[in-house]
Amino acid sequence: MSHPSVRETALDLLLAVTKKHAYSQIALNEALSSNPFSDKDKSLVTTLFYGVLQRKLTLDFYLSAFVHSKKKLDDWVELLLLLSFYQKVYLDRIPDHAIVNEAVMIAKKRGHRGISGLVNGVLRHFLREGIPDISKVQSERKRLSLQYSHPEWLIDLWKTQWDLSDALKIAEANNQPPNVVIRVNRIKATREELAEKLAVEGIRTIPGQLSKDCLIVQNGSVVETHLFKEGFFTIQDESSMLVADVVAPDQSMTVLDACAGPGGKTTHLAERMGNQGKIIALDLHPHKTQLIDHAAERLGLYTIETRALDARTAHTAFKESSFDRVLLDVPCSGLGVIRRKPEIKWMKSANEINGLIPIQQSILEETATLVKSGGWLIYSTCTINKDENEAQIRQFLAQHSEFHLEPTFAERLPNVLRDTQSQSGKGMVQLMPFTCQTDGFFICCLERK
Ligand SMILES: C[S@@+](CC[C@H](N)C(=O)[O-])C[C@H]1O[C@@H](n2cnc3c(N)ncnc32)[C@H](O)[C@@H]1O
Repeated sequence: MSHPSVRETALDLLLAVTKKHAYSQIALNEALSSNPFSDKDKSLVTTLFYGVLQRKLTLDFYLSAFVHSKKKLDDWVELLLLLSFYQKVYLDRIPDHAIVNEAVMIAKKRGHRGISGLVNGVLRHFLREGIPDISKVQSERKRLSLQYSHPEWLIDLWKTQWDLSDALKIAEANNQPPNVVIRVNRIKATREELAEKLAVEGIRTIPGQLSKDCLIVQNGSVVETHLFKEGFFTIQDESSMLVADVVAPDQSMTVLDACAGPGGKTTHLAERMGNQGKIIALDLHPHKTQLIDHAAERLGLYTIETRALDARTAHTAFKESSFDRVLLDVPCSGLGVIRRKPEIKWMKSANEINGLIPIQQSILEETATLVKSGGWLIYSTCTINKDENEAQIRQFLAQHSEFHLEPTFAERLPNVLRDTQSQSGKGMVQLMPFTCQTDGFFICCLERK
């Protein structure tokens, strides 16, 4: 059986994500592990797939200058053309003839003769005429949206909550490839020891600047190493590693992680607690609690008890004041992880995001009584939206005089973030994707008096 080429794989992935609502990361991992690509080809599949997803709005604009009606094109033909435009506009190593030949070959394989003729014609026309000029678009709102390949409502949201300059910096950062980042399992090795072990496998890393558990991977496929299978590390962005620093659990504590699946932060807390104390990890979905169990097993952690439960009913399952720490890493719009999941730009709507706010609010309300007096409630999201973050906390505090922003919060943050947190208000921090090359992330710590 012949295997699909790099471009066919990228095209299938684009179809799966844009037309069948597959998740980009999961679809890509599956495609890369089920085909025998070299490291170089894996990297090209990733670049093409993420590149087109990220720049889709800009590429759509370019394409519409060369076809009368995109609606008449089959989905795969339209995506094949976007894939080809992407190579010309954003990659400099692919010669024009290779762009056309590869696309025509795929079109011949998948469609009738007329289709390959159309693909050939459109691409040659585009190569002759050059890239259409976005600067001629009259409306500034539309022009910026096309230029940065973000929907208009999303740029509006950030512009209203911060300013235009920050909105564009966020959008620009979202179009960059994300770092591959791992968290050392301190139970098995120090960060330095892990870096040395990876180096023996030919994988170079550099230490992260924000978390002492973080290594940034420079080359190679870390999940395929035996070190991953043996639980020496977890794939996790550096911003979310800071949650464990904020929670700062000690070995005698009982911790509730109320929105825990797939367990990135739960397992980090268990590692930090050195397999002592107790962690109860909840998730609404049973398949997500299973993922936590699998991760704990791989990492050699045995203090985590998982339960499929709606956090909004947790107050009926546990006694009041039972936990030293309650972590609420709530479901959110994910606007901080667009670099890793560019489909968020095209799939989410302002309405859908607003629908999450009452859920987050009720998770906060219904778990707050579980925190002991003197204990901490930590609220986090991977989003950049004040309505889900700062405003959510302000509203909670206005109704709960028994809580206040935890005063030593800043001491647990890396120096570079201390100023940022004073801007959002003491006790909370908003990481932006353009400051430290991390995902956008929000963390807040409240103390029960
Ligand atoms: C942002 S993710 C958590 C990520 C996790 N903390 C980690 O670090 O791997 C939010 C999780 O909340 C879960 N969830 C959504 N609504 C929930 C609810 N009402 N109660 C409990 N979990 C919920 C989702 O299934 C999802 O796994």
